Amino acid sequence: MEEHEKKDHEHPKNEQLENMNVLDSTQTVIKNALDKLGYPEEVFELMKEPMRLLTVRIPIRMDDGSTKVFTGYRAQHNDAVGPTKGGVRFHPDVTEQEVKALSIWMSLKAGIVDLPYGGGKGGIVCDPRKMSFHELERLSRGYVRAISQVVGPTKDIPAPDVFTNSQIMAWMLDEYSRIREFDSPGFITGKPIVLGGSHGRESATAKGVTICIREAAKKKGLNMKGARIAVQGFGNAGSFLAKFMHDAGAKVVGIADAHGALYDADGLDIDYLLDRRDSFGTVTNLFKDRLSNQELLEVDCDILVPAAIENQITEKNAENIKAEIVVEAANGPTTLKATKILADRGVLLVPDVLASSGGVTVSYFEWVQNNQGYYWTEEEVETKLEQVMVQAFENIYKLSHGRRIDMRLAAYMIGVRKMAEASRFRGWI
Ligand SMILES: NC(=O)C1=CN([C@@H]2O[C@H](COP(=O)(O)OP(=O)(O)OC[C@H]3O[C@@H](n4cnc5c(N)ncnc54)[C@H](O)[C@@H]3O)[C@@H](O)[C@H]2O)C=CC1
Ligand SMILES: O=C(O)CCC(=O)C(=O)O
Repeated sequence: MEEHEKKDHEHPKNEQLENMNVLDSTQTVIKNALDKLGYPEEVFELMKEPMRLLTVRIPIRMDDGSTKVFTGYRAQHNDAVGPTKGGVRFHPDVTEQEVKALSIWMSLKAGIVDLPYGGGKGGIVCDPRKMSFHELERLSRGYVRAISQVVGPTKDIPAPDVFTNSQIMAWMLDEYSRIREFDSPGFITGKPIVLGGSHGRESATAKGVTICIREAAKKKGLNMKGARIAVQGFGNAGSFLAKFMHDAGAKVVGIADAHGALYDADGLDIDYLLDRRDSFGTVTNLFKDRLSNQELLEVDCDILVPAAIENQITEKNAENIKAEIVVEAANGPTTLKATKILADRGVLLVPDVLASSGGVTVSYFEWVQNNQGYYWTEEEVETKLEQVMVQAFENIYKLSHGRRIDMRLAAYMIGVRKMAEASRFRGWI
């Protein structure tokens, strides 16, 4: 009895903790979206998990002569529409649940920007910041050898994500082409231009986010000139975004990386910070006067852009967010409870599956160029990206207003529809 009472006393405390499992959260919204669209339960059964998940163990010879075995994943959510597509993440916190959720988000993005793909995603549990250039090359090649049976230009097409870049894509392409014994540029996107990469891919995610910020600001009647913006994450997505905002006349008052945050109400010197940042998007460690990552989210600003990792805006800090517009450049930065708190407070939240879809859109352009063997100018890429993003934003905003639902649910409703229809035509459901 005493034992029981003790547990009961402890339990409510745990129950109060918000569920941070990104797979659970995305499944909840998918269920809601499918219910609103009137799809039967079996569609949810099909979509709630990836159709395929490969777990691999990759032995790598380290520079000191020892062998280390890394765990990697590749999840393929749904290939009813076409081959699966999505990035590969190198990060110590990669988990099976995270990779699964990331692959589902890729399916939704493909639906939102209307690409002929399903979603896929990969990850390796590792810390590339602590590995040498040659160890990283061996790991990248080892990963491709381990997953080569399930990927390919018409099966599943990887790309960059957190702590991976065009050099890693180049090693992966080279390894795949060696295995297949022919050059296969369409196997992977986010490549260096000289290996068949597309103009505009490196900055595409940030370009797409910039377009979403501009459209959201119009809806809120906010002038971009002088608008105050804070960006959490100073890597591929966050640093290009800070630069674009700065060049557009906005005032970037705060930036953050994994080590902390910098804040200046008069605006930071973005060009200087870009010059000093390292290849992993780290710069704040060079400064003594730092805020924490969490403090950055609550600074006085008009627009907040989480552009780093998951579960940053939660029920604990959502009430304290000062921004009137939150645009999710990162995948999964806001929990479901926080989404509701922000919506109730009238904050316009542009969800990840819309805001960050510029990256995969230009990856698609890269793949099309590889398949045609005919390459486009940067202007062509940008014009096409602009059209796609504006249309996607408008579709979701209209649905959200028309149905009086938040932008995340509206985005999921649009994101799941094509995949559900394609699965139905194929006779899967
Ligand atoms: N690179 C791309 O094309 C796309 C990226 N995304 C998403 O954008 C987000 C950022 O990705 P990238 O900029 O590509 O990665 P990146 O590797 O270029 O930069 C990551 C940034 O996040 C920071 N960071 C890492 N761990 C952190 C932690 N525990 N707390 C706070 N900050 C941390 C790093 O210091 C760095 O500034 C991710 O959620 C990614 O999935 C979404 C769509 C496409
Ligand atoms: O460019 C791509 O294919 C995938 C980008 C990605 O991983 C993402 O949008 O999260």
